[in-house]
Amino acid sequence: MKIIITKDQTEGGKKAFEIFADGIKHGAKTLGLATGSTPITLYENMIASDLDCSALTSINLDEYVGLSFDNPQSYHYFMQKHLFDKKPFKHSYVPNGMADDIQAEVDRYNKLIAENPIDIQLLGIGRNGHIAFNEPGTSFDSLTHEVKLTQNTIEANSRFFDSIDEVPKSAICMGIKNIMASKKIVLMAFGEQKADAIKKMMEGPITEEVPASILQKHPDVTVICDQAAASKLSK
Ligand SMILES: N[C@@H]1[C@@H](O)[C@H](O)[C@@H](COP(=O)(O)O)O[C@@H]1O
Repeated sequence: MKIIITKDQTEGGKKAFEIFADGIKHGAKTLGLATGSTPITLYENMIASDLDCSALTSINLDEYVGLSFDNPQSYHYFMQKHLFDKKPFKHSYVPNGMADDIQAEVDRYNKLIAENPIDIQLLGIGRNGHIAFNEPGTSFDSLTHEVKLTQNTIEANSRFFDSIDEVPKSAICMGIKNIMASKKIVLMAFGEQKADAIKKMMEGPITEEVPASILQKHPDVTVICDQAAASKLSK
């Protein structure tokens, strides 16, 4: 795994943008995108640039079950607001958390990923080492699935909601096998609350108890983090 340590999230966003822009220049057609506070500086750089995304496809990692597209806490809404309204793609896919038949939606999403292999996958990381919503204990062989969120994640994400009771209890999420199939992965992490997860991901054993640790086996991963997130690394 390659690591780039930046001064702060602003500089991290610039570095991530350089990697995405270079990948697109060299033929990347499908981007795997992520939500959360972490990727916002990357999206700001994309919007401010003259990067043309109109021929590209984007596939998002996950979506809460039960939140409509116009709910400000939904990942559909987040992506529209932080990227797609200002930088439209040819096709942008986010799981439909309002689907009547969740299993049919899961199957549709897996087919979509198979038909559009992801060239560059963007990831954040949860404090417990989750990637997307793949919580500790998720099989490394998982494909897109419905996930029951852990109390840890519900609490961490409650900062975006008026109250913790409003945080959905489950999500539709790309599986670890889908993520590992992408050609290139860029994982961003900022702040000391991510330091334990970054250490376990990079230096700990590869275990389903730390979903991000599987990235040690991927041939092309770049981790972009600030000093605080990197502070527990021994090397
Ligand atoms: N499903 C998302 C993840 O994709 C994200 O990486 C994580 C960290 O969020 P943040 O970037 O706000 O710290 O939160 C959520 O659980």
